[in-house]
Amino acid sequence: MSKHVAAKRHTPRSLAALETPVVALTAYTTPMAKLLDPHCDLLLVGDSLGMVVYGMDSTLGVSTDMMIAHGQAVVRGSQQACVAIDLPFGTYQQSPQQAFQTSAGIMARTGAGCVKLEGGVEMAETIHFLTQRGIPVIGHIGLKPQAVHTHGGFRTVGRGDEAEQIMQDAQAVAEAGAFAIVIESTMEPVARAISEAVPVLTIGIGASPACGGQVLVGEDMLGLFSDFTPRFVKRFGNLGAEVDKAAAAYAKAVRSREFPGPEQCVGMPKG
Ligand SMILES: Nc1nc(=O)c2c([nH]1)NC[C@@H]1CN(c3ccc(C(=O)N[C@@H](CCC(=O)O)C(=O)O)cc3)CN21
Ligand SMILES: CC(C)C(=O)C(=O)O
Ligand SMILES: [Mg+2]
Repeated sequence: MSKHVAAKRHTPRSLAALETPVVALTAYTTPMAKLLDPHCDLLLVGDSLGMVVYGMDSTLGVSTDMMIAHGQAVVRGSQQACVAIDLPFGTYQQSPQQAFQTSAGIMARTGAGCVKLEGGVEMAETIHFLTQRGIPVIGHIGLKPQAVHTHGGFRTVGRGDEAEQIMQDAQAVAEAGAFAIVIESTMEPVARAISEAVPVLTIGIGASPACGGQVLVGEDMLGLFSDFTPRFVKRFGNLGAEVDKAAAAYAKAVRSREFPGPEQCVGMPKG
């Protein structure tokens, strides 16, 4: 076989079998997916897109149609990463049947490999229902942004009594059949203990280096988002500053009539 044949796309099964930590980033668009895909095992179309792409102040206003449109864009732009899509707020919590309908629509219309949903013990029955019916599921525990109003803000969880609750959430989600669990904004020892105790892949964001993988919002990692910066974000680039520089150079060139130059014009008499 030619060595130029595209690598096969990661699946939930192949992710769980990786020997090295799972590399995950969010992506929302085709061009960003094309750039990130070669480096990632998992691309997550996160409902954080409501805040990052649409300027909302929480993820609660994100719709299934938005997730499908951006999910299609990311599947088109990727070749080898597994693509996961977040179930939006209000589209899965009511019943296992509601969750199945939403998930099946998202999977069928995007070609994504799995869905992710927020919740612990209370979502175990739903996770079981989905995984028994052909839908691979990633759980999401710790800070659950869709529960921002019950958390009382985007804050680190897992102090004191909360630690035991989050451990129980992890156990319940794993037993229900999730192949992976995102652990967000927890005290480090909690995420470490879960990663050691629970037999499924853990993917941390503000959690622990002991997790089986790590995820960040792509725009946070690239320095393209600055409305807020959680402590768990590390900027591996400063693309916001690059965009500012390029836009300033373009504006200057237009205002001075340096752009467009002869090279950008068709049939302009040479001066
Ligand atoms: N761009 C972006 N990055 C994210 O990681 C992200 C989103 N958007 N939108 C959805 C949720 C919201 N998230 C957030 C948002 C803010 C904090 C934050 O500001 N945390 C503070 C306070 C911690 C505390 O009080 O305990 C911090 O310093 O980390 C954390 C997670 C994570 N998710
Ligand atoms: C940050 C990740 C885990 C997420 O759920 C999102 O981007 O919506
Ligand atoms: Mg999310």
